[in-house]
Amino acid sequence: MRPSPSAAAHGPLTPVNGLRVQARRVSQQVRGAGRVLRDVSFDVDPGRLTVIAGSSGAGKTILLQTLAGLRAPAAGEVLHDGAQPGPPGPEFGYVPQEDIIHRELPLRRTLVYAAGLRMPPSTAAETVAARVDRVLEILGLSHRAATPVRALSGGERKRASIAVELLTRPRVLFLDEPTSGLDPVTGAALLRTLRALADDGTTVVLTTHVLADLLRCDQVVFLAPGGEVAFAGEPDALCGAFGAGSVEEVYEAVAEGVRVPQAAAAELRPAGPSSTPPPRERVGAVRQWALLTRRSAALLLHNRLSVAVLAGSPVMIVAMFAVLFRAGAFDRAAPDPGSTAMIMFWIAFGAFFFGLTYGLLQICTELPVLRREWLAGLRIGPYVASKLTTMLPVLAVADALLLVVLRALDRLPSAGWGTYGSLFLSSVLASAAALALGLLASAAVSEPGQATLMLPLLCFPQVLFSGAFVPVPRMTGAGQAISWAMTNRWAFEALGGGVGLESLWRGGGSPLGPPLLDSYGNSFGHPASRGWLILAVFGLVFMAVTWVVLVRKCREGAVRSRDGR
Ligand SMILES: Nc1ncnc2c1ncn2[C@@H]1O[C@H](COP(=O)(O)OP(=O)(O)OP(=O)(O)O)[C@@H](O)[C@H]1O
Repeated sequence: MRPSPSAAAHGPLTPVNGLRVQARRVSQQVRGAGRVLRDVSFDVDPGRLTVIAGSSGAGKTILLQTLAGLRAPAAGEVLHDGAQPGPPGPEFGYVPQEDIIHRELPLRRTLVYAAGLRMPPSTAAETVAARVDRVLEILGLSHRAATPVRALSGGERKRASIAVELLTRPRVLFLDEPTSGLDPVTGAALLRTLRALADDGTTVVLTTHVLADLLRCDQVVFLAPGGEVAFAGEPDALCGAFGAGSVEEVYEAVAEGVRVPQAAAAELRPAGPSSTPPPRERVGAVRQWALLTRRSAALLLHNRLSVAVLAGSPVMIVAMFAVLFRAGAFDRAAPDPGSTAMIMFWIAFGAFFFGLTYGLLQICTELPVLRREWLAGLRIGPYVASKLTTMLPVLAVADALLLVVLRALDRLPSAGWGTYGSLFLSSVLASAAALALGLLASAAVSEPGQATLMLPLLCFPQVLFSGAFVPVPRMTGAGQAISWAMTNRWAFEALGGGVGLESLWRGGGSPLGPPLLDSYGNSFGHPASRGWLILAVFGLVFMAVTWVVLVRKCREGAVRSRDGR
């Protein structure tokens, strides 16, 4: 028989001191929908299981987010332990409706990474492993530990999402429709698990459409259409309060406008501070960065599509070079100046393209996971840095292979380590700047489909304004100004300078060299180090803006403020 979630069967988790949540005359506005909550007041005592029910669109999710402190109320106030909601962290769990767990890795491994990001840094590896196994057992997922998350059923994935939050034993857990889509037996078992958590101290608040959930909690808050509270009290009193014979009839009565008068906000328990345990130890930035880098690398290797793109694009570009250009273009006695410029351009563009494509899908595909981990204490700085440290070595290998193969095919000149070191550094910095640009675009878009559309938008200007097809001195003033912002221009010039195009065109045995030099002007007359510096600055600026965009996205709508993230 398939195991189902059960806490009672396995004994309690470590007891915690639950959070007291209070809503005082809370109203809420949503842009495009107007007022969605009206004058909502009720208390959620520590260690109690509260269910928010009501018809579809009544405002349950908005109320849950407002109670969690993720949305500032338009009027009234929400209090956590008698004070304004503080910074989120491992004591705080929020499980939204959508899937917010990476799908590529096996479930157990996914949870081990999640635990590393949430549990105190001093936690021993065996303790982490034991906690993960315990949570898997509690949620009836032990038999699925080795299964990739993408292969779990919808209900199992929902439980896996909840499992992530149980790793740290939060003081409060907010869940948006955790039982929707589950069969009645699994749903009831999940509710028993939440009940056991509440019995051990955690304050649990969830929204639901499942009638049976209403009867299994300590408190029901029933929202009427328009977002006012139609009833708040014990489940046993629900039907009687409406003179109804069943919960279905309560829904009908509420839709017809029946309301059970509530205690006035002032009559509710005064909002005094309660005993708040000291904040738990947080995982440091360096440890977060190391963990995230390991996880990013593992996710990359488990995703067949990304492995195919990583390995396939350099191979494809080398093959195109071999077919497009003749060998010996750099032969000093009889060079082909036009081809040498184009070879330099396409190396620059290849490095740019690798970096951009690797970066574009990195963040937008996991934004919900990032938002949730930010709530659990993840810093954005280590997250962005981990993307760079995971991808840059791969890009460096691709760039090096490109140069080695082109040299072996005689598409590049016979030259010393100095020249090839310069070409390699120019390529890697071009890739790094493009990777940072890809990460920025990936952070800025709202879904992966938009990131794909960004690819041509970002590539076209980099080709047109690179100075390779229309040399910079031949461009209009506006064109020259735009070319300044193109990393590809600086990579092209650094590569051309590094390989010595100017001297080849001036002193080589081709009559086409000097006129070409006139067209390109001083493009290749600067040391390659100038291009490296500009590319590095571009990379740092793109990374910094990515950080700003992600911090804003994570804070979006949240009343909490976390400086330094
Ligand atoms: N981002 C948004 N933009 C515009 N309107 C919104 C947004 N989010 C929610 N709303 C509106 O606010 C109201 C309350 O939405 P909410 O999601 O809280 O309802 P709900 O009771 O949770 O519904 P359901 O049970 O269907 O999930 C609805 O009218 C909804 O259309």
